[in-house]
Amino acid sequence: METGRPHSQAPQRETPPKAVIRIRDLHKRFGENHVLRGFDLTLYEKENLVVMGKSGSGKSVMIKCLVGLMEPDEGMVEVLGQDLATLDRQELDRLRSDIGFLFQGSALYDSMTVRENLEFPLRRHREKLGHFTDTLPLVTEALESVGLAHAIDLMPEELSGGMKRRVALARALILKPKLILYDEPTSGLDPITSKEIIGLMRSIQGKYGTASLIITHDVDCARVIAERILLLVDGINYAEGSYGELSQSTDPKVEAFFKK
Ligand SMILES: Nc1ncnc2c1ncn2[C@@H]1O[C@H](COP(=O)(O)OP(=O)(O)OP(=O)(O)O)[C@@H](O)[C@H]1O
Repeated sequence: METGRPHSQAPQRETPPKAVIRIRDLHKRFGENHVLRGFDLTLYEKENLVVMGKSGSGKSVMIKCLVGLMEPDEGMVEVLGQDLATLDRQELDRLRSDIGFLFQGSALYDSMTVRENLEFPLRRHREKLGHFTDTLPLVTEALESVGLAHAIDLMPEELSGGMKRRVALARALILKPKLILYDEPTSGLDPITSKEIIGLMRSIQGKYGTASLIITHDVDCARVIAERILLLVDGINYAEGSYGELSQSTDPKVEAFFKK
């Protein structure tokens, strides 16, 4: 484990893995509130990286900077090899089609069926479909990946919280993204349903080889899914390591995350 200002470390592999996300020296202030103070992060291909931080520590601000919804005051953000600061709106939109999002609370459109919810990103990023005009096989494949093919014609109100989260997960992966961003993927779910969602996140990584950046307060989720955990404290990447390394730390700021 490293604390203070560690350099990002690649997991042990034979060939050096490619970075999917590189954030360097990221700063973001809101008036006097200096939220990010030189934050660094690297996510490698096919890796599951968990970012943990106290409420208000700047995790959502970091994600917004990462997808171009917020402009950093300083620093570099590179996603899938592209420096966000150099992209125009169209290029940014194209880049977003390679990113799956699973945000808090599932965020399904209530007036649309499950099928229509899944077709939404397909219509928005039509260019990714190529000659494919029939969306049904893609919708069916995505729903099968989360075990919900039978729910294709249901409305969101007919789904349980866990089912809604699965549909949101299917929607996140329908464009076969290279990267999925998860913001609190298990929030509001009971422990058993949380476990199911975490299991699906793992199987999706195995099936599609997707890299995942996961923001969570859920220590159990981090333990099961993370190859590496990064702790955001006081605006910087304060510590990073495996669950085993960090959970045994005697640094009080690190210990605070793992106390039950
Ligand atoms: N648009 C904004 N304008 C002003 N302040 C903001 C804005 N967005 C975020 N902040 C501030 O930035 C800080 C970090 O917010 P952020 O939402 O990133 O926290 P978080 O780590 O995601 O918290 P949580 O775990 O509760 O979701 C907070 O102090 C928040 O008030």
